[in-house]
Amino acid sequence: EKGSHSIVVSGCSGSGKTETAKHALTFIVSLSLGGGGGGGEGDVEAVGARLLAATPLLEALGNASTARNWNSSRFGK
Ligand SMILES: Nc1ncnc2c1ncn2[C@@H]1O[C@H](COP(=O)(O)OP(=O)(O)OP(=O)(O)O)[C@@H](O)[C@H]1O
Repeated sequence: EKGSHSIVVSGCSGSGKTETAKHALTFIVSLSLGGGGGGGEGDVEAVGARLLAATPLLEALGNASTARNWNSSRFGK
């Protein structure tokens, strides 16, 4: 329906929020590829790939190893 939507991923440290967000992003990109709207499929795939590719850089700058999670996000997304 082309309305704005939000997905709230909630849980304690180490519960899998970041990994879930990556799965959700991959799923949304796959939906977009099948949706037939907007730009070409190559454009959607490229945006999805870029968003996922930015993750290691953001994690390098904003993550830390903690007792609950060796790769804990210490910043908001
Ligand atoms: N779907 C999954 N499959 C396999 N392993 C997973 C999955 N989700 C999480 N994990 C494991 O749990 C660890 C912690 O997950 P993640 O970093 O997503 O937690 P988080 O909730 O984002 O934590 P934090 O709040 O500390 O940032 C991952 O490094 C991985 O080892």
